[in-house]
Amino acid sequence: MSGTHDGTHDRTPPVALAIAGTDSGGGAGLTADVRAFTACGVHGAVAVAAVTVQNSVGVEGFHAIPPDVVAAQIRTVAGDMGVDAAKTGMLASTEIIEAVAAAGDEVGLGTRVPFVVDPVAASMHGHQLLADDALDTLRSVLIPRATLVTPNLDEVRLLVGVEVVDDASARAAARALLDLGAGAALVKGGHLTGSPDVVDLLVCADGTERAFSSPRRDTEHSHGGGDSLASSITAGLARGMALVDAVALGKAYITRAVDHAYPLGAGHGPVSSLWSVAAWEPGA
Ligand SMILES: Nc1ncnc2c1ncn2[C@@H]1O[C@H](COP(=O)(O)OP(=O)(O)OP(=O)(O)O)[C@@H](O)[C@H]1O
Ligand SMILES: Cc1ncc(COP(=O)(O)O)c(N)n1
Repeated sequence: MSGTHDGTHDRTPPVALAIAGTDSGGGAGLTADVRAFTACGVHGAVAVAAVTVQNSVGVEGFHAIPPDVVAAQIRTVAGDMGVDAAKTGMLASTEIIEAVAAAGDEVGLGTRVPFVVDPVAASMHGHQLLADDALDTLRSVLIPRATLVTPNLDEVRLLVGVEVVDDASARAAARALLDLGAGAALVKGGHLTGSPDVVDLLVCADGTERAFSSPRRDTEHSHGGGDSLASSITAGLARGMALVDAVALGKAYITRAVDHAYPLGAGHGPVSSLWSVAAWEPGA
């Protein structure tokens, strides 16, 4: 466990690091990541890779952070407080992915430190968040370093060219992701709207396979769902859980967060972690 205990404060929690983009609307990206970290009992640190101009309706544009600044954020956090697990989200460009891989190697992401790669390519509104030429870099540079990769079905299609329509094709997609060098793949079934249950299939390089199923909720409000799932899994890993247990924690977290999602703005509202916040009164 990271950090120190000086006897005057609560016990220092594990540290999880999110390397991703901001969402000015507070629904997805780093805001969702830090909410999930807090709700799952870990301290959230952030390396900002991009700033998006975004609300519930869509993404109007983004500014990518210089790659050396992204790398420096990773190094400075790891060098001081230590990192117990890390995850990536929106990384915007080839140059940022390469900088994250290089700084990640220095601090042990994917070797000593569990490393979850959420290969974010677009927002749920269909706005592109990753340069076209960066897909190859994601495939050849980042996924081979991943303890776990967590694509949705669009990202599966882009990364390995598999059209997921059922369990067999989800398994084939996961195996293709393992062939790229990931330690495990979680193929998320949120976009398979025909089925009454949402099934996320975990396949690990050691042969372990588990399907995580929950009833499909009929809601427009699932903004930030993918980020929240990957971050809650990362929190479990930071707490020292085995991968299968961390994914079970993540699935339990996202299921509650979807159940408590709320409308916000004119578009898609966010999944929510507010159920996890204790009622709190000033002076109490
Ligand atoms: N309608 C739903 N009801 C219940 N759970 C859902 C629903 N949609 C998604 N989920 C959960 O949310 C997680 C994210 O799934 P999804 O396949 O939508 O990924 P994503 O596209 O990356 O997410 P998003 O675009 O919403 O951020 C899944 O693991 C799934 O368990
Ligand atoms: C900064 C950032 N990161 C990730 C997403 C994907 O989330 P969603 O698919 O819910 O739009 C996003 N919209 N913005």
